Amino acid sequence: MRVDIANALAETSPVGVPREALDRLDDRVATAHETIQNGREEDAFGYASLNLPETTDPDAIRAAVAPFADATAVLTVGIGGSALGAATLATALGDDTETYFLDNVDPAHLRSLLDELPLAETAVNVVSRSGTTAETLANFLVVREEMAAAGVDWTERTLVTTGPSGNLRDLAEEYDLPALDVPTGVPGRFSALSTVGLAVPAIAGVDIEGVLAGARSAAADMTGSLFETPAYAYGATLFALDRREASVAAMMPYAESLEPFAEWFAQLWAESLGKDGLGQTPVRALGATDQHSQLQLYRAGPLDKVVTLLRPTTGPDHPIPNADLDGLDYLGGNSLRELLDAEFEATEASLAKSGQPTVTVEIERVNSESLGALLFEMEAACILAGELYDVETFTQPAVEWGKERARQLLRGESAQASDRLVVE
Ligand SMILES: O=P(O)(O)OC[C@H]1O[C@](O)(CO)[C@@H](O)[C@@H]1O
Repeated sequence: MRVDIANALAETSPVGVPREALDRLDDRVATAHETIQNGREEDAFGYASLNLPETTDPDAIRAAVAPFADATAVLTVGIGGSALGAATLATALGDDTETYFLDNVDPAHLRSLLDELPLAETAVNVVSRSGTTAETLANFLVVREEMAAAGVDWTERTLVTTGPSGNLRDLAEEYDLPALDVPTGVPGRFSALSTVGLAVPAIAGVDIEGVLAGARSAAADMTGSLFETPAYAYGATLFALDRREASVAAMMPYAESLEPFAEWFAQLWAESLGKDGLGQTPVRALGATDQHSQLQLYRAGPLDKVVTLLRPTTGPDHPIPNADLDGLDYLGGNSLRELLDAEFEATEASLAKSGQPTVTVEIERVNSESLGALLFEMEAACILAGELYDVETFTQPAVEWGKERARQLLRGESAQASDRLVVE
């Protein structure tokens, strides 16, 4: 990725980072880089994520998904990191295989999805690192029952991706289901470049070898300086801006196919850095669409944000027909990509003019190599930011309380009723 941080500096924004502060921060980046490299060498928990471009075996993934090559639809049953990486790659790069991601427990949605799915030609990838996530297991129990009721042998159409133990591993062993192992030492949100994120894209015709190759080339270019390593420029700049009130990090890709990437980024940034009262609130936006919904706030609201404008610099295009309508002469003869690029550059300039910090991220095009590199670099950016915040980047202890409360409620164990102030 190519990262431009000029509009995040104090020269452009009243809440921007002074250049000398960035120079000082680069000393800390060098130290953090050492920690990260040592963590990679030791394959330490979390840091091992950055070794996936080398350690993930695409042949093993292809062998595991081979029985599902005839699938016309693929249903991923998984949530959070067990769905978002695969959704990012399959949505942006997949062929005409229909890919569906069941990452919520909404009965109405599940009903309409099951009514739509050609169950006999559907491959199901049930994914859970812990193997115990309630939403994933509940959804899978419903899906398998639905397949059985339709006379489809679900054991012939299910691939499991999970850890060494847990309900899902037990199920895989009991029914002798094909199973892929989640990589050890890799938290879910950092597992896009592993069995977790690559199995479904492999079924959907994605060049997973190209994805890993792109990530490897990004890994090879990392040095201990933010002025040389795009990932570190991104992570350090967002950290430095958060120190200056930019507590909201909006991710705004200018490509429909990259919308799931913004969702993936939101989990990565929130769940990794939201600790000890720290962390930036990620916001998912889409360019040019959200220019017509969010931009008013981004321009005229509080200077509490950094907006990442992300675009592929090349890609498919379509001419805009000439229209003999007054005032539309500026459209005819141009193309949709030229319009999108103009919108991108105009938004970048308009935010700079209003003093709202932005970072511009460009990839050459939406293809396997570029997306593999982008995922890897955003993970490295997040890990660096975690070092600078000095937080536990790779755990997410705060999510457990709610899970336990939900289990208590389902078991009928009376929960402490909280006082309410209901108006209806
Ligand atoms: O893969 P699992 O264990 O089902 O977890 C799914 C997601 O839930 C979380 O544990 C949060 O509850 C995420 O960290 C993870 O990506």
